[in-house]
Amino acid sequence: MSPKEPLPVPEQPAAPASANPAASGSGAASEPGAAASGAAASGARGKAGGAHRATAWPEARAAAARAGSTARTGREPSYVPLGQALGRVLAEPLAALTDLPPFDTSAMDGWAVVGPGPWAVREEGAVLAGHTPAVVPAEGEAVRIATGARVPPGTTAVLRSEHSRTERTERTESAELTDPAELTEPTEPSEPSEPAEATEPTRPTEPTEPAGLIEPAGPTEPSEPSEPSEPARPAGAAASADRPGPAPAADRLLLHALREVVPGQDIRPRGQECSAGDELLPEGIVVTPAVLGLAAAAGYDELCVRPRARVEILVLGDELLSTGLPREGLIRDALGPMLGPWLEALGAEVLGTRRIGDDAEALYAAVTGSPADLVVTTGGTASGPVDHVHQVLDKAGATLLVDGVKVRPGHPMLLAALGGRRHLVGLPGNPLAAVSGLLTLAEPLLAALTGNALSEGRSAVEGDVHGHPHDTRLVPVVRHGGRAVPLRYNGPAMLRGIAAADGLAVVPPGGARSGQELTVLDLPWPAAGAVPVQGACFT
Ligand SMILES: Nc1nc2c(c(=O)[nH]1)N[C@H]1C(S)=C(S)[C@@H](COP(=O)(O)OP(=O)(O)OC[C@H]3O[C@@H](n4cnc5c(N)ncnc54)[C@H](O)[C@@H]3O)O[C@H]1N2
Ligand code: MOO
Repeated sequence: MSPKEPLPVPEQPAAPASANPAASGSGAASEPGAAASGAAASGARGKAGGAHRATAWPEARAAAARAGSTARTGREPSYVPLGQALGRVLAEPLAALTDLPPFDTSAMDGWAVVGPGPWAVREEGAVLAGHTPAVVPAEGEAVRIATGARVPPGTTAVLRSEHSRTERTERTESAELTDPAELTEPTEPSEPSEPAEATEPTRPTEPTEPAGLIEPAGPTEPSEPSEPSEPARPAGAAASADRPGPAPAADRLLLHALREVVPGQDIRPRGQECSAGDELLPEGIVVTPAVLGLAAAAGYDELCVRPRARVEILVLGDELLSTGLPREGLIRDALGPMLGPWLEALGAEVLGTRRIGDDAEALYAAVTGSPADLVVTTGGTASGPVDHVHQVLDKAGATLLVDGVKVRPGHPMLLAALGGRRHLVGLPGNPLAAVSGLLTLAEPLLAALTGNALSEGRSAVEGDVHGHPHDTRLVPVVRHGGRAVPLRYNGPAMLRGIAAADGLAVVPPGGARSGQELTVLDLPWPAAGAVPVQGACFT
């Protein structure tokens, strides 16, 4: 570091008007949720993380959540196009704007049939997805239909192409032609479809006549299993496997079923998934890619979402490099590249990440001039010669809500109200300590501000975990075999453990025994998939 002249620090504890949450008329936000520690006055601070005022870890999180709830008041939802809604939180329930499906739909490529077979094929057209049915078959007739097409009125079932056989007929009596066993070769095994239809192995049917206007029925590939949830619809007259039907007209195509045909089969009836007005999802759900798809299917162009928290990141420290290898006492900035994406993964809108150095004046200007709901600083929280965060907050008239937390790593972390519903979280400079501060203070604040739920679970821990005698420990873990396995390289200055982790285990003061259930704070992304290496490393 190259120390710069710090701002003048008051000799005496700062006047209550600027530093004490109990003060009135200070211009600083008055927070009902001041930390249980008594929200130490910034001007009266002693050593960083001094035990006399550090807040217990659970209470620090609760204080951060209260700060977020307070700041949430008056924030109005807005409508955004679907393409901008990913990661946002629904501000109102997602109610279907249409029936789904919006019309009776064919679930398979095949034939729309009316009544029992065999059926005379209407060869003048096919019913295609996206088109109004041009051919409406009558009783005893069939027409080709594509998956997703609107079924013609009166259709009693859809017969899959692989479950059908066609033949070109002469003028003759239908009874002579209606036994498929006499006319059809045993077919290749196909994939099982509906349970009742899976017993007979079949293979694609050869046409009995040279190709006519219509493609011969029958698949070139095994069929997929049918959707077991497609209910048969008791509509119209029951269709069945081949039975004597109407006498086919001369030189017409006759369609036979190779399986029993159940009324309503492979028709997705209108409203099967939902009716217009049904609540598909409640308010407060995070918009995922699947939610976007559902919203589009249900007729939405825009979604009503809660406002995102706007965050600005200020990275302190003259010793930091943005590129290249560490040299001459300088190290790479590990927090600038990490925190923006991390906060975005938590749903925040990151206005920017700025390098401030160890310049108290620049820090004061950045903090007081920031338009963000939450300013996140890194470094400078302790009592070193260039650790300016406390004095800048004091000068800015901020109210310290949490000033040090009984947690390792990260105990110098802090939370301050800047006024005007704005807050600042000061993360310690050691990189894993900064992660600890992010999950302890920033995440609960942001969750409460935007109405998101915190993501955490419980897992039995694999092996004994060393604890701090008085403070909570946060230990990177990976879930493996149903257990939380602590990772090595979990020292305050290390990111090697957390980079392979999928959570941080909350180890109570005194430590944890193997098999003990611990709270695990989830990281906002899937596990990195690294092989866990058990063991500890304290540095
Ligand atoms: N007298 C005391 N000294 C310290 C205490 C204490 O209780 N009494 N606590 C220690 C602990 S624990 C921590 S954590 C740090 C917190 O210090 P600061 O928040 O003031 O952070 P800095 O001094 O600026 O930096 C600490 C450390 O982290 C490195 N750093 C900073 N920023 C970055 C970054 N963006 N990327 C990578 N590394 C970074 C910095 O170079 C230092 O090595 O205070 C202890 N001291
Ligand atoms: O609290 Mo410090 O976080 O041990 O590095």
